[in-house]
Amino acid sequence: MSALVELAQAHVVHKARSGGLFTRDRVYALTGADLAIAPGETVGVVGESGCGKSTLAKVLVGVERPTRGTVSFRGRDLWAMPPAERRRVVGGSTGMIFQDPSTALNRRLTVRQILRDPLDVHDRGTRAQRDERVRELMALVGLPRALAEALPGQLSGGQRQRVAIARALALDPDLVVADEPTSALDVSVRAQILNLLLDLKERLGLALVFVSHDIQTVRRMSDRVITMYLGRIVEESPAALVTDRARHPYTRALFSATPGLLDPIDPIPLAGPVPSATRPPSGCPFRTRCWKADGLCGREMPGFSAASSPGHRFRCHHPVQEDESTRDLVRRRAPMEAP
Ligand SMILES: Nc1ncnc2c1ncn2[C@@H]1O[C@H](COP(=O)(O)OP(=O)(O)OP(=O)(O)O)[C@@H](O)[C@H]1O
Repeated sequence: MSALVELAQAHVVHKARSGGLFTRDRVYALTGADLAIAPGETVGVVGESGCGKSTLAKVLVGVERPTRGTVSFRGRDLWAMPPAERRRVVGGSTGMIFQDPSTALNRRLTVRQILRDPLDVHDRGTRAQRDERVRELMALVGLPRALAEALPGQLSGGQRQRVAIARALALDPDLVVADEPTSALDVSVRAQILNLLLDLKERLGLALVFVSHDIQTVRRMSDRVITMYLGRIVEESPAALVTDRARHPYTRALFSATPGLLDPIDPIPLAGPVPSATRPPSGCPFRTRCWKADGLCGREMPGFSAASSPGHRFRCHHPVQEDESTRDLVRRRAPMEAP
């Protein structure tokens, strides 16, 4: 099936925030990302804070322009399009849901105005059709009609996130990216919002990219899981295999440390903190914390290798064996030595 959105060697480099106005320091937020999202699939993105998950998400929906590399929508290079066309393509085919609906929604607009806005900007239908679409969107996300004239401040957190989801769906997108969509919500409403997203995805045939720190939820929601480390995609795995059959040592370590997935085991300990994204290590970025690293890892970033299952690939010179469970790995692993 042809890709809905495809990244080819996408890089995002920022000027470092911490280094002052004239700093030459650069943050390598995304490095050499190759990724294709197929229509209707759910792709989860995991990795520690600062590894580039949000940057990847923003590049996928055309909100952030890569410093280098291409983003193609249905085979067409997004950033080679004239700006008006790009806005039409991005606005009409993608939607984004952010972490905190209280800051993502304009506090001065009513729910009806918030949902009308994208329809007005993209000139969709007549006035009557737009009003009807607003009613339809509210019903789709389970918001009572009576809330149409409410301001975001008068809604609960869960209701606000429903408004944000409805807004993301207003133009009938093919792809929705949800960046930590439940982390600002009360635990009691998280499941409702996740179920709503899954239900909408099924009913509308959406492709969904789901970014979260909550690894259990990512695995449950996704068809495929992307692991990121220091700006790089280091593994892509079918969700069913990621917990205990991942090939990249980092994916194994991440999942071993997630309570409730592989209990009872001791998490695989990693040496030291994540290095700075301003000065990523040479070769494989994970090598400074990896118990398998050797000289080759310091010299060369490994390319992607295919695992035996379709859709499973990883970037590692010394991958974990496919038939080695994480429990066995923890038992047999040589004692960790600090690099
Ligand atoms: N506009 C910016 N200017 C400078 N640095 C930035 C900018 N945006 C992101 N970064 C840096 O780029 C790196 C990747 O950031 P990103 O937000 O994509 O990570 P993340 O994995 O989503 O993190 P988190 O899980 O904490 O949200 C981080 O080091 C971050 O500090």
